[in-house]
Amino acid sequence: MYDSIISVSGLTVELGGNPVLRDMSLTVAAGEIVAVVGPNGSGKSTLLRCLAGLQPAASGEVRMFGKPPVDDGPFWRRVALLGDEPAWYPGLTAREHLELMAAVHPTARMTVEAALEVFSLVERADAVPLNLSTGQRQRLSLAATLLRPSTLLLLDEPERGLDADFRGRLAGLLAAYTDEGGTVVMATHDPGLAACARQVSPSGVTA
Ligand SMILES: Nc1ncnc2c1ncn2[C@@H]1O[C@H](COP(=O)(O)OP(=O)(O)OP(=O)(O)O)[C@@H](O)[C@H]1O
Repeated sequence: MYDSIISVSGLTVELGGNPVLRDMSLTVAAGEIVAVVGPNGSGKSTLLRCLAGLQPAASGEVRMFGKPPVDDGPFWRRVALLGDEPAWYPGLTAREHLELMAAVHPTARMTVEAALEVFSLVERADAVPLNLSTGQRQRLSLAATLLRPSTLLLLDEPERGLDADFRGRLAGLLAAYTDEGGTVVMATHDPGLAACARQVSPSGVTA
């Protein structure tokens, strides 16, 4: 068993020969919402990539669910990642993207129609992602991420492109996710989202 969902100690990451994270420590308990905040280039996305097992460390330790993150089925069944470059299937509509997600995950957290409703995509459900606005595409990414079952959400700037109204609703959706027992770690520049979370900086200092 493990005490914390996430346990990071002494994490140091170098990119292109430059230190990006230095001796960072972080623990996250089940049910928490943690906001990683800091200026552009401070290492927020790098930290999320380390947690997802996508970025190797120069030194230090990352433990997810009690062991180092590994790129395998059991890990990704627990972890839902919203990165900064979502991929779309050419020719599939917004609804079809969600249907695909629901087909792969029979125990989806909500139906496709409910997701379209919650993420205000009903009127654009039959559009392909490239014909959606930036904010609508982000809502589709979030819908796909939150539709599938998971226990940990790793979100990189989930507020990207969203209007003020939907940013407020997103805070409620994340709170509902943790009410179900989930845990959230997000990199964000949105003060409202950060205010609903425990704030840490990539240097590991509580903001
Ligand atoms: N592949 C790379 N090679 C070298 N340096 C990189 C590479 N990727 C990122 N960096 C640098 O690492 C630093 C941290 O980047 P990162 O994307 O983690 O920052 P961030 O806090 O998420 O920034 P933002 O708020 O702009 O999204 C930046 O200075 C960036 O330029």
